[in-house]
Amino acid sequence: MSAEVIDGKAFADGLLRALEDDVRAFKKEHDLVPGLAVVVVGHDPASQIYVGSKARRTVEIGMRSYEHRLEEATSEADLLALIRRLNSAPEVHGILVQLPLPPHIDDAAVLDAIAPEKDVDGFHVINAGRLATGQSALVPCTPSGCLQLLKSIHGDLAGMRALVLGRSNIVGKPMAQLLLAESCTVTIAHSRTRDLPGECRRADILVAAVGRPRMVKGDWIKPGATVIDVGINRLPAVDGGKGKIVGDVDFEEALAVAGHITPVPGGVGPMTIACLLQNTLKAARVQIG
Ligand SMILES: Nc1nc(=O)c2c([nH]1)NC[C@@H]1CN(c3ccc(C(=O)N[C@@H](CCC(=O)O)C(=O)O)cc3)C=[N+]21
Repeated sequence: MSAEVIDGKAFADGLLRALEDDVRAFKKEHDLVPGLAVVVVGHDPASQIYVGSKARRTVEIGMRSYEHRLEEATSEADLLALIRRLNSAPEVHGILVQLPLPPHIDDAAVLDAIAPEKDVDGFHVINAGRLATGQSALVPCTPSGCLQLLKSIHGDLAGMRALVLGRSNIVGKPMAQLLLAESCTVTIAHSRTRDLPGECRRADILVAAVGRPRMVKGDWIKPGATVIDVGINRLPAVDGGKGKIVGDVDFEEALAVAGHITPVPGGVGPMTIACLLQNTLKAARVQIG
């Protein structure tokens, strides 16, 4: 038996095509182009690549992209001043500040300075609180993408046992909230969990978001389970090449046990960008009232 591999790239492309139509209709109805501002501080090569592909997709579906590339040495005060400008810029409906930020800048202070209605990452405490209390919210993009994949496979998720491996504010916690809202029985596991393999083996849905290459082994997976791999880990380069990117799940082993599984790359990653643009259109809709 071999798992069905979930084609996140194809699914995301479908979402982007649908979104392009929605953006066209929105422009016609409101005579307004949704705009996304992306702020990146410093010269981390991976961040530069992500930001470039976000900007390209934004323009492809008919929205406007505003890129702000700041020096590594930018002060927190200058970054906060830029965010305040973007908060009050009417052409900007979504603001994303690329993480990680340089160590001299306080992430939480920056994320909380973003106007909650423009917080297309869903990282502001107001959006986290709204999600946790069942109110309409801008939902973090990666968990939102994972949920859309899961619903496309299972339809109704009610009653399923879901295990989220990882408890970060940007993936693990919001993922658990979304699954709970779908009436799953949710476990959040982490580095201090006892008998992690045993906990994982009980799960019908396993979402791995710990950032440890190939940590989840084949015998941690319940036969037939759906495995969503959020990890993007670059292995050390060999022979001067670029290191290969692998997930948090040992894909080859999991393939023999799972029912469905997302690959890395080509799984959750492309969904994250599609959800970012969904959030930007949603934010524009809310802002025009
Ligand atoms: N404020 C903020 N919001 C983010 O959403 C955010 C961030 N900061 N910092 C960095 C991470 C990372 N991230 C990715 C998005 C798409 C892919 C993606 O599309 N990956 C492709 C290609 C992978 C490759 O080959 O490099 C794939 O998985 O198939 C990956 C990673 C968003 N992030």
